[in-house]
Amino acid sequence: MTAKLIDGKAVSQKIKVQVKERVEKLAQHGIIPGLAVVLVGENSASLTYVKNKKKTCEALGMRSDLHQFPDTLTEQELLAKIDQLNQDPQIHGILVQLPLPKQIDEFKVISAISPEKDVDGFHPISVGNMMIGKDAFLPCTPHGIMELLSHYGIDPSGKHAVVIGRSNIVGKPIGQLLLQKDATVTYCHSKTKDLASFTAQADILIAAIGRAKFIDHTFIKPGAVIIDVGMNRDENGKLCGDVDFEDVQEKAGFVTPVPGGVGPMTIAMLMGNTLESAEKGLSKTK
Ligand SMILES: Nc1nc(=O)c2c([nH]1)NC[C@@H]1CN(c3ccc(C(=O)N[C@@H](CCC(=O)O)C(=O)O)cc3)C=[N+]21
Repeated sequence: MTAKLIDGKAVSQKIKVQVKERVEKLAQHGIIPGLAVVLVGENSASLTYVKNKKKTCEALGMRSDLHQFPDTLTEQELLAKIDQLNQDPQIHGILVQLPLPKQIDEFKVISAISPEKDVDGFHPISVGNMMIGKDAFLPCTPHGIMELLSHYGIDPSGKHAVVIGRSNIVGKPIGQLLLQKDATVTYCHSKTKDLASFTAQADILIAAIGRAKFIDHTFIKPGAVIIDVGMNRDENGKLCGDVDFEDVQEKAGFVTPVPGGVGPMTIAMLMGNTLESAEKGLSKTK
């Protein structure tokens, strides 16, 4: 048996077609969803992602403004910029690309974004509402993963989901979203003893570790659903995940590739959140 591919690229395309149709409907009311992306300092990776977001926005008929600053930007200057974007009626979503330079407190910056424009879903109010199952912008990568599971008819209910990694933007929220779909959730992390004894129980394994090809067939049980959130570079500098994609093929039931799995879904869900924010703005004016 070889693992079925979870094709994030194809699913993200489907989502983007739906977004585009809804953007066209909004345009009839004179509203163009606007996403402001703030980039402080620049490394090639963040520039790629930011350009990716801008290109996708414009392909869907949305507006994307890039605000780029040197890495010497002060926290006060960034907070002032966010305040200005919060007030701008043309801007429906604000994304401040992480990580930020060390002189800037990330929590302060994220908390300064108006929750109505928090299309990353990182704001404490978004996180709090997500935790208690209330309406909120969901963080894009976890939300994209849930969309992939649903698209492939993988119902988390009653399944044992094992999450490796406990970051605020992926590990912690994806566990909560799986719990809300009645999975039994185990969180593993760098201090977990005998990691394989947990991952080998996983019906659904979420790898968000940050170590290239760390998860091979010895860590998983036959038929497991493997979701690879990793974004690493292998020995040849090629983008690869936390999972050894080739090595798990014979044993896994489903597996996402890197690239072409969770990454494109992150972008698609960001577009959806920005559109939703603009639609909420319309319903408020009605
Ligand atoms: N406030 C904030 N929000 C973010 O959502 C955010 C961030 N900061 N900082 C950086 C990370 C990274 N990130 C990615 C999004 C898409 C791909 C993506 O599309 N990856 C493609 C490959 C792209 C390539 O070729 O490099 C794929 O996996 O198929 C990757 C990474 C969002 N991030």
